[in-house]
Amino acid sequence: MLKAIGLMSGTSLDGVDVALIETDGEHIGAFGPTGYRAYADNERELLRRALADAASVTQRDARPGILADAERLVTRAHADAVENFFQTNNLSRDAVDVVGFHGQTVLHRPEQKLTMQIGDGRALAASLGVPVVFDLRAADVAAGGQGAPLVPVYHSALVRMLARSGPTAVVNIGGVANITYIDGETLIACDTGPGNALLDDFMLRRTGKAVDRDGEAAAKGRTDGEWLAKALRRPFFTAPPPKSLDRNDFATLTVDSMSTEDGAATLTAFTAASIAMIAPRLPQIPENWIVVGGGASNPTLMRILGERLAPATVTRGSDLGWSGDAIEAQAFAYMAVRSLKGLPLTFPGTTGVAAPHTGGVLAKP
Ligand SMILES: Nc1ncnc2c1ncn2[C@@H]1O[C@H](COP(=O)(O)OP(=O)(O)OP(=O)(O)O)[C@@H](O)[C@H]1O
Ligand SMILES: CC(=O)N[C@H]1[C@@H]2OC[C@@H](O2)[C@@H](O)[C@@H]1O[C@H](C)C(=O)O
Repeated sequence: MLKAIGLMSGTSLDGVDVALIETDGEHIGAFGPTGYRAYADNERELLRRALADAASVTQRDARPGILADAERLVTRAHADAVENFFQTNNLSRDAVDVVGFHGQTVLHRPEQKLTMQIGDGRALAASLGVPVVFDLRAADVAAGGQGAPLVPVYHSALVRMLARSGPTAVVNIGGVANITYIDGETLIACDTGPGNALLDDFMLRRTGKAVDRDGEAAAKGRTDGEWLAKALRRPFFTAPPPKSLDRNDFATLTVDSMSTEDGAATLTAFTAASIAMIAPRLPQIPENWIVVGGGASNPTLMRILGERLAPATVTRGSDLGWSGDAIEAQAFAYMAVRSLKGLPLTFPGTTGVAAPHTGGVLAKP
C-alpha cells in the first residue's frame, strides 16, 4: 500500500480539500486525515476573473489575461494546504509516496478536445519535495472521452467496501453535480446538471456571500414551476450518459427577477430535479442514492432530492462513515496511485472513452 495525498479545488471555488489515504490503487487500505484551505475573498475573486478570461482560450497551455496570476495562486494555495496538513498531522513528507493534484478547472469543452486545469504540478513537486501526479483529465479528452467525471472509479471502490447488492447511485453535488451508477461490474457516470454553482453565484450577487447557508433562503421561498420546466427542457437533461459540463454552462439561466428566497428555492429545485432526471436514463432506477459533496450539507436541497427520488432511499455519504467534504480529494489520491501503476482512471461507461484509459503526468521533485 502507498500513502497518497489528494488535492482538489472544485468548481465551487470555495477552497482546497486535502486528504490522505493508503491504497494499492485497487483497494483502500486506510483513510487518513483530511484538511481544507479556504480561498480568501480576494483569491476567489481572482479565480472568478480567471474563469472569465479562460472563456476565449483555444489552446490548453495558453495563459492570457489574469490566468498566469491565477495559476500561481492555485499552485501556492495547494503548497500551503499541504505544508499545513503536514504540520497539523505531524506528518513527515518522506512518509508520503505521492500527491494527486487536480488543479482548478477554468474551462471544460470536451467537444473541442479542450479541458484546462490551472496549477503547476512540477512547481508543486519541487516545492513539496514529494512526487506529484497532475493533469489527470487531459489523456481522456485526447482519447475522445469527456474528461469528466473522474471520481467514479473511486466511488466504485467505496461502494464495493459497503458490500451492497442492487444498483446504487452516488451523487456528488459540488459546483456541478455528477452521478456514478454501480451495479455489480456495471459502472456508468455523467454530470447531471447544476450543483451549487448557480445558487452560490446568485447568493453572492444578492447577499455578498456565495452560499445559501443550510438552505435557509430556499426553505422560505417558492419554486417558480414555469421557470423550472423551461430550464429542464435544455437538451442536456434528456441526453444519455456520458456527458459533462463546464461550470458556467447554465449561467445564462438566471432568476434575477425573483426575490432572494424564491430565486434560491427555484435554483435548489433545479439542482434536485436535474439529478432526478438521470434516473430513467440508467439501466435500472437505483434503489439507493448516496449523496456526497457540499450539497449534502444543504438540508433544503436534500429534502427536495428525497421527494424527487422517492420511493428510493437517499442517504448522506457522511452517514455511512464516508468523508463528508474530502471524498474528491481522496479520489485524486487514489487516482494518483492508479496513474503510477498505469491502471485505468476512465472507462467507456464513465467518460465515453473508447477503452479503459489511464492518465496523469508524473512530476518528480
Ligand atoms: N452548510 C451548507 N449549506 C448550504 N450549502 C453548503 C453548505 N456547505 C457547503 N455547501 C455548498 O457546497 C459547496 C462546496 O461543495 P464542494 O466542496 O463539494 O464543491 P467543489 O469541491 O467545488 O466540488 P466539484 O469539484 O464537485 O464542483 C459550497 O460552495 C456551497 O454551495
Ligand atoms: C471539468 C471539471 O473539472 N469537472 C468537475 C465539475 O465538478 C463536478 C463535476 O463537474 C465533475 O465532472 C468534475 O469534478 C469531479 C471531481 C470529477 O471529475 O469527478
